[in-house]
Amino acid sequence: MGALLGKFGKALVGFPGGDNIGPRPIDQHIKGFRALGAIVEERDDAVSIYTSAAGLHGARIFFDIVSVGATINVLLAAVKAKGTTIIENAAKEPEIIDLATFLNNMGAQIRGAGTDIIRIKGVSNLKAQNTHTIIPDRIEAGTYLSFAAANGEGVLVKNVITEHLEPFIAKLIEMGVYLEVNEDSIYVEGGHNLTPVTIKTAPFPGFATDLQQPITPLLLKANGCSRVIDTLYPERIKHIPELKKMGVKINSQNGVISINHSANLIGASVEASEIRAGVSLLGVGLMAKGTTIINHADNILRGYERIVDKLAGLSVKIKLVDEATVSTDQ
Ligand SMILES: CC(=O)N[C@H]1[C@@H](OP(=O)(O)OP(=O)(O)OC[C@H]2O[C@@H](n3ccc(=O)[nH]c3=O)[C@H](O)[C@@H]2O)O[C@H](CO)[C@@H](O)[C@@H]1O
Ligand SMILES: C=C(OP(=O)(O)O)C(=O)O
Repeated sequence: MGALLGKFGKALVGFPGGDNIGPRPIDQHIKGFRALGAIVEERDDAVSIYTSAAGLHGARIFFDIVSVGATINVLLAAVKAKGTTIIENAAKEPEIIDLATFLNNMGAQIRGAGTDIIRIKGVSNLKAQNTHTIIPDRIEAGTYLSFAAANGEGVLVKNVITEHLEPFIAKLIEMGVYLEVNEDSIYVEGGHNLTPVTIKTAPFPGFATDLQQPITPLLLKANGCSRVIDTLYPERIKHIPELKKMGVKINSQNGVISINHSANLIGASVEASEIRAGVSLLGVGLMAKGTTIINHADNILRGYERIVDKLAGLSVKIKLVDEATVSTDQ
């Protein structure tokens, strides 16, 4: 919405879809657009947003909640607004710094990205001037580290900005996983005698909500009960009923997911209802006896480029049955 508003002055956008991980309010996005002078009308299933003839103007915006989406949306609109915008209580995720770098290379004037106060001096034009290489996907890297620590025999995950994974690496170390953290890669060995841990998700630099499901296969190996509290998306638990079909001892009660040591896992036919739930099923499928069939695997494939090839390269018996089904056979 922010990009369309900044570029065209108007947009009609269907209510945010994205993965079904519980309620995904956009009140902070709308508050930000309104502060910049946009008119926002909520319809039944869409948001209509437009500017008056005067266009967007700079504003001081304090977000009540730290939101990645709202920070990015307002940033995209404010780069072309008249005057200066100050975002307070901004999200600090590495992807926000990357976006600011990309926009600044096109002539935007953004300062403070990566801190909780971002200042944006509006410019009239943005022009592509340089090639921009986007940062490596820290969630993808964390997922492979979890799978490798749970089940691997020494795996090197390359192209990692290790600083972006600090809270995740800290948990692996707390569990007793052996890791070698290099400048831009991490070597991990399959873990034994692992300690259970408690994980609480939080905005960066906290433990990412997107990694609480992918770390589940590893938590099954710990000697005892681990706990996960997803403070950002407490209803992000669609993996639980599917994992139970595979023999995983996992439950959720009062916002706390309990994951017990689970051995004797068995392959099953399961549903990937969203990306990270789906990938956690895949991780457990690698540890389960027999065949696991993952339906709706397109939910996984949209965010894990060539995952089937990458795992097959590690001697995993895995195949894409059709564009929405993956099977693994151990
Ligand atoms: C801080 C954080 O970990 N953000 C994650 C979040 O970003 P995403 O942008 O989806 O979520 P936000 O960072 O915006 O949301 C953080 C929290 O704020 C709430 N909220 C958000 C916007 C709003 O207008 N009102 C409101 O109440 C959300 O319900 C949530 O509890 O999910 C993405 C997809 O899984 C991840 O890639 C992001 O890393
Ligand atoms: C929930 C996710 O993505 P989206 O915000 O696109 O739904 C995710 O990447 O884990």
